[in-house]
Amino acid sequence: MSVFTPVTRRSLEPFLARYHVGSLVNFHGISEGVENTNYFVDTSDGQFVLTLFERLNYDQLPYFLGLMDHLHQRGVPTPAPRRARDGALSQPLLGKPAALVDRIPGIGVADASARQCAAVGEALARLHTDGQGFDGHRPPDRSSDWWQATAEALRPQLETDECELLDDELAFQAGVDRSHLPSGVIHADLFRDNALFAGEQLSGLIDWYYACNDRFIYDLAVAVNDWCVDEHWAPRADHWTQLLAAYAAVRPFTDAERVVWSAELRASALRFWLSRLYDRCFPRGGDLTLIKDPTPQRRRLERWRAGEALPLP
Ligand SMILES: Nc1ncnc2c1ncn2[C@@H]1O[C@H](COP(=O)(O)OP(=O)(O)OP(=O)(O)O)[C@@H](O)[C@H]1O
Ligand SMILES: N[C@@H](CCO)C(=O)O
Repeated sequence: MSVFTPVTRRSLEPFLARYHVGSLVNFHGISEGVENTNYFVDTSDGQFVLTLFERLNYDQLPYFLGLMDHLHQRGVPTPAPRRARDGALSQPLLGKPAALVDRIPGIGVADASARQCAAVGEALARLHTDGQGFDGHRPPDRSSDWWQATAEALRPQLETDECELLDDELAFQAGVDRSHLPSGVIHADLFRDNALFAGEQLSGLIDWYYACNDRFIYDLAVAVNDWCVDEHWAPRADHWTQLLAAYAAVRPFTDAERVVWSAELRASALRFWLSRLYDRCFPRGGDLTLIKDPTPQRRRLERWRAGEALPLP
């Protein structure tokens, strides 16, 4: 469970009074998540999720919360962020920036069905197309510069075989031409725990705090890397095909995207392998914090390096 900043009733009540959400009934910390402190909050007017941003500052929030607002208004399944009485989408709480969004129904799916994959593919493509009208801009914070800096910090802590794999992959990635790829707003972290389903119905995409302007095909690779592999991290053909087909029905792929597809899958596995290694080697404090295992991302990377990825349709 990740509660880095414990919230008390005494601190929460004056915070909620700044919104039109009624009075506090109940609240409790949320067990999933590794980035921020999250609480479910029930009030006399509804059910909400409170997020205290542990690493983001006030200047960064308008992009994420404004984007959620933009997408929600266009029917892309996303929770609506609430505005405080002063019109702002965030307010301070316990010295951290915090936001209140509507709690959406449903649960994350550990074992997604092929139909659920199709729903995710369609929603991702709609994010990419409907996000075009959003006027915010944010560079990626997990780009190749971050890969290099993180690799440097990690090297003294890694085994020899890990260092060799890392260095070889970084060298490969440095040679990939990404200059002609369609780009715009992306989610950048669309794992299974960041989509909630009520049955086969996708109720919403959550956790927008890595969203940025970057390559659409990379965003798709992040999703496929998580949604469309089996327990040995090999491609699941039905999931893979359905997610990509549903995506392409909304936004067809370009030739340049087909060329880089396998490299983008590798980039995605590399990014999450690195961040999980980093969290393992340099854990953050917190009441109860969850550290995700880096090994499954390494295994995916090895599979994509071995040419086991399925092509784009
Ligand atoms: N709007 C929402 N409606 C319902 N449940 C939500 C909502 N937002 C978050 N949750 C719940 O809170 C959990 C943690 O949220 P989230 O994934 O955003 O955590 P995080 O620590 O901010 O991010 P990360 O997944 O990157 O670690 C989710 O798995 C989900 O169960
Ligand atoms: N989705 C990420 C955690 C948050 O970025 C992972 O599974 O490593």
